[in-house]
Amino acid sequence: MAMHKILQRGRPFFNSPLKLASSPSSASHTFPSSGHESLHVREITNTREVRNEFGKYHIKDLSQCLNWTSRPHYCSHGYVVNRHFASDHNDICTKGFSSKLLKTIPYHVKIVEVGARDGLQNEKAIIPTNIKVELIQLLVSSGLSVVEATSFVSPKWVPQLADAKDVLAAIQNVEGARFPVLTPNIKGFEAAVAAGAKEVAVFPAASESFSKANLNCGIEDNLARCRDIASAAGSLSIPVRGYISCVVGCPLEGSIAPEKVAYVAKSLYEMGCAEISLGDTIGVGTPGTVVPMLEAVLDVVPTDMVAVHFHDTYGQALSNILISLQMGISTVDSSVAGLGGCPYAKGATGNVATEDVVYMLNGLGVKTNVDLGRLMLAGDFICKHLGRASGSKAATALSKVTSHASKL
Ligand SMILES: CC(C)(COP(=O)([O-])OP(=O)([O-])OC[C@H]1O[C@@H](n2cnc3c(N)ncnc32)[C@H](O)[C@@H]1OP(=O)([O-])[O-])[C@@H](O)C(=O)NCCC(=O)NCCSC(=O)C[C@@](C)(O)CC(=O)[O-]
Repeated sequence: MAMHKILQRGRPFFNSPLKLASSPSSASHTFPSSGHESLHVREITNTREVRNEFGKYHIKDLSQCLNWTSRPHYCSHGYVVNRHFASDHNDICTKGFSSKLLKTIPYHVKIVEVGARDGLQNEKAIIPTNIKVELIQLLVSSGLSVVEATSFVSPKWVPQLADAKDVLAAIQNVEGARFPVLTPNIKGFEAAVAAGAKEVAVFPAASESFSKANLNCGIEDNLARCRDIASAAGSLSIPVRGYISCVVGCPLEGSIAPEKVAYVAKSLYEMGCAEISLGDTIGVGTPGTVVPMLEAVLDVVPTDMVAVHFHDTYGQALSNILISLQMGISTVDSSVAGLGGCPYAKGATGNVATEDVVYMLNGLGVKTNVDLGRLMLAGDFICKHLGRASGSKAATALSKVTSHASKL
């Protein structure tokens, strides 16, 4: 589909003003505003929300999580200028999204958190099961509704995830999110189902060489495995996500033609995958290569079934996500603290950090239902365990603000 057609598509619901949630017990105050907006602060149980008609800010939650004293200030436009909420400033700027460049951006974006799988599969050290489980719980408590939990792959190839069964058993009672797992073949699928998986993902590549390196078989043979899984999953009403690796570049073959990606995407669509995630496995894509690839895929797969999965090796992930949103895509994969890489793609750094994605989406006024402060707690938890700094720029900046808060 041509880019201009995509840009002409409507953006349902976006222009409807957000309704203030009504709660009889909630106290509502209007803060003085020197601009044309009025801001409402409401106490709802433990959460204090500051809202204007375009968005909301969970002040108390965030400040509690980060040990901040909440001191919102209002600038001449009447919005919060407290540094802690910097990403929300743009809610005002995107008012109604009358700009051609922004109006095709979806009103709500689903984030698929892949840190516990894509992130931890690439760690040198084996992370203890209880740490993985706690990470997953923290991620869920931040509001993430899809948290990829692990992979049922060969422990010889990916020993980091050899405890897949135990991880899944430990999160059986965690509510509030879905926990898909990767399954490369029927053996993995059967093990996943026996362990309680309710959603699975297959993961062909668009590159023949990468497919052989990653899965020990070529694209066609692997698609046949995927079909077996899709068919078995269909009979159990288990949704299947289809990942495609190397959608713009391959560590072994270089550039990958958009038609190759579209071919694999169409195959996944036809075998019944519920969602197709396009992975820039080594993070080489730029909007210049991502747009033609997406155009080719969106010609054969409905937009609402497509997700994007960017690694940030060359620092291009957020720009690639933004252009994908502008093309109507509303599902984005990311990894807390930017954990990740790929054991079969040397030099690939982590996935785009979930905190950075949430920060950008907050700034665009796009709903995610993810609480950035709680998400940062999850990032902090796993980074402390790994003994290294977060790969998220937003989390790093916000943490510095916190540690200097007394001097502000
Ligand atoms: C694909 C296979 C399984 C084929 O593995 P294989 O070596 O071709 O299979 P095999 O049939 O020859 O089996 C070898 C051994 O593995 C066992 N085996 C076979 N299957 C399983 C299984 N499901 N679970 C557990 N064990 C399994 C099998 O039983 C056998 O054990 P042995 O007899 O030697 O003791 C193997 O190559 C493998 O596990 N590869 C790992 C692939 C992987 O996890 N890659 C990383 C994820 S992909 C990714 O990160 C990209 C993505 C999705 O994030 C998108 C992006 O970033 O762009």
